[in-house]
Amino acid sequence: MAANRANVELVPVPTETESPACPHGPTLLFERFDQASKKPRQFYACSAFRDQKACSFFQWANQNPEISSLSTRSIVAPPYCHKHLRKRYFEFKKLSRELRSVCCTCGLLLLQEESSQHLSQKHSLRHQVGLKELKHPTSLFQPLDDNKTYAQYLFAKSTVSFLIDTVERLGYTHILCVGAPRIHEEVQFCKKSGRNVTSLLLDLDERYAQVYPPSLYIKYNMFNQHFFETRSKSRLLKFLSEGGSRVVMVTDPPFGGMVEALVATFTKLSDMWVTSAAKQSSDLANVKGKLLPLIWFFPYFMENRITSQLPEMSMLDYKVDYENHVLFNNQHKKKGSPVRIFTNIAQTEFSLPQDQGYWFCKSCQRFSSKENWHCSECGACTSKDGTRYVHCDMCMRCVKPSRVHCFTCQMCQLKDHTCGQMNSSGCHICGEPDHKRRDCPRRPQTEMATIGQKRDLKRKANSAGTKHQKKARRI
Ligand SMILES: C[S@@+](CC[C@H](N)C(=O)[O-])C[C@H]1O[C@@H](n2cnc3c(N)ncnc32)[C@H](O)[C@@H]1O
Ligand SMILES: [Zn+2]
Ligand SMILES: [Zn+2]
Ligand SMILES: [Zn+2]
Ligand SMILES: [Zn+2]
Ligand SMILES: [Zn+2]
Ligand SMILES: [Zn+2]
Repeated sequence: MAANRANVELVPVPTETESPACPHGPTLLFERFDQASKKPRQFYACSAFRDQKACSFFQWANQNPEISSLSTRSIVAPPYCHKHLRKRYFEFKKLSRELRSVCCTCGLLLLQEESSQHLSQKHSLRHQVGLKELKHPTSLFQPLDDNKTYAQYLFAKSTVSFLIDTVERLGYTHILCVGAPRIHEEVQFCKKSGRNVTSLLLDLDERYAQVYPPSLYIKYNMFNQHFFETRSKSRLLKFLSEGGSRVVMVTDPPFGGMVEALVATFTKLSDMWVTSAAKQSSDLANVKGKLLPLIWFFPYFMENRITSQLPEMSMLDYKVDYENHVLFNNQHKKKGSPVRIFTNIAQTEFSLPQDQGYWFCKSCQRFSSKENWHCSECGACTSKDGTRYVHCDMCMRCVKPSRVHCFTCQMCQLKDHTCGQMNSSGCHICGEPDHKRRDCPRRPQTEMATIGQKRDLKRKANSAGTKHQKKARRI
C-alpha cells in the first residue's frame, strides 16, 4: 500500500545501492514516521510526481516493487514521442486558422478530424489558434498552476526582460533553461531582433515538444537528471559544448522541490558542462572544477538550505515577479514577492532596476532593495523578507521589525509570544521558522483562490465573537 507523501523527508540513497526506476527515471528514497511500528520507515517513490494518480510507483526499502499496480499519467494525451508530435505540429500549421484548435485538457494541438472526439468527452477547446500564438506556448497552453508537480507559475514581463538583459550584458550567449519556459520562449521569439543569445529548454512538460524541435526542447526530470528520449543527452552536450564558458543556466524549480535532489542534478549538469568544454581546449581553463554559472529562482527562506550545500551561491535582493500567482507578485503584497535569485555569479555584476527603488550599497558592493538599509553593526544590508530589519544590541544582529527583545528567552521574539516556546510562529506547511503559512509558496493554489474570502471571514469573526475567531485562526 502506498504511503502518504505528506510529512516525508528525503534521504540520500546509500552509495552501494541503486534506486529502482519508475517511468520518470530513478526514484528517490524518502523516510516517514510509521504509526504502526512507531519508527521511521524508508521507501522509494517517484522523484517528479507526488500525486500518486500521476505516478503510483511505491516500494518499501529492501522490498520488491509492486509493479502490477503501477500506473502513470501523461499531460499530452495520448503520449506521443517528440518526432510524432512535431509531425502533427507541421500538419496543424497547414490548417486554416478556423480549423486550428488546441485541447486545453489534453494539451494537444488538434488535427482537423479530432476536435469532435475531444468535445464529446467534454474537454475544453480553444479555437482559431493563430500562428503567432504558437510562438508563445506558455500563453497558448494553460499553465498547470493547480498542479503541485508542475507548479507552473510564470514570470511577469518585467522579470523576463531583467533576466535576459542581465545575461546578455554579462556576455553569456547560451541560456540553459531548466524549468524556465518563459525565458526560453522570449529568447526564441527575440532571436530575429538582433539579440545575441540562444537557449535550450529542459522541462518535464511534454506539451512543448509540439512547438519546439529536439534541438530546442528536451523532456527532462530535474529531480533525478533523467532524459526521456535516447538522443537527448547528446543534444544537451552539443549545446553545452557550443556555448562553453558562455553558458548560463536559469532554473525555476517547483518550490516544493527538494533542494538536495536539485543540488545533485545541478552538479551533474555542471559536470557535463565541464566535460563538453574540455573538448574545446581554449575553454577548459575557464570551467575546470567550477559550478556552471547558475541563476536559480527560489524563496528567500530557502537561503540556508541552498548555501549550506552550494557555498558559492548567494542571494540577490531582487524580488521576482510572477504573472499567475497572487503571493509571488510585487503589487499584491507590501513586502513584495518572496522569490529571489540565487547565483554563483558575483553580486556586483547584477544591476538591479533603480526605477524600482533598488540602490547600490558601496559597503556590500551590490544592489539592495529600497527598504533594506545597511547596518553598520552587522556590516551588511540585512533584510531578507522585504521589511526593514532593526538591529538588536542584545542579540548582536538585525531582526525583523515585528520582534522585540525578550529578556526571559534571551532573544528577539514576537510581542505576544509565550516564553520558552521556540519557533511557535513557524510555518505549518513547510516548518520553516521565518514565515507563516499564509506566505508559504508550498501552500496549495486552491487555498489562495479563497484568500480574499477568508480575510473577510476573519474580519467578520473579529467583530462577531470567539466561535468564528477560532475558525479564522486556522487559516
Ligand atoms: C515554477 S514553474 C517555472 C516557470 C518560470 N517561472 C517561467 O515563467 O518560465 C516550474 C517549471 O518546472 C517544470 N517542472 C516541474 N517539475 C519538473 C521536473 N521534475 N523536471 C523538470 N521540469 C519540471 C514545470 O513544467 C514548469 O515549467
Ligand atoms: Zn514516476
Ligand atoms: Zn482533449
Ligand atoms: Zn549594505
Ligand atoms: Zn544589524
Ligand atoms: Zn534581541
Ligand atoms: Zn520570551
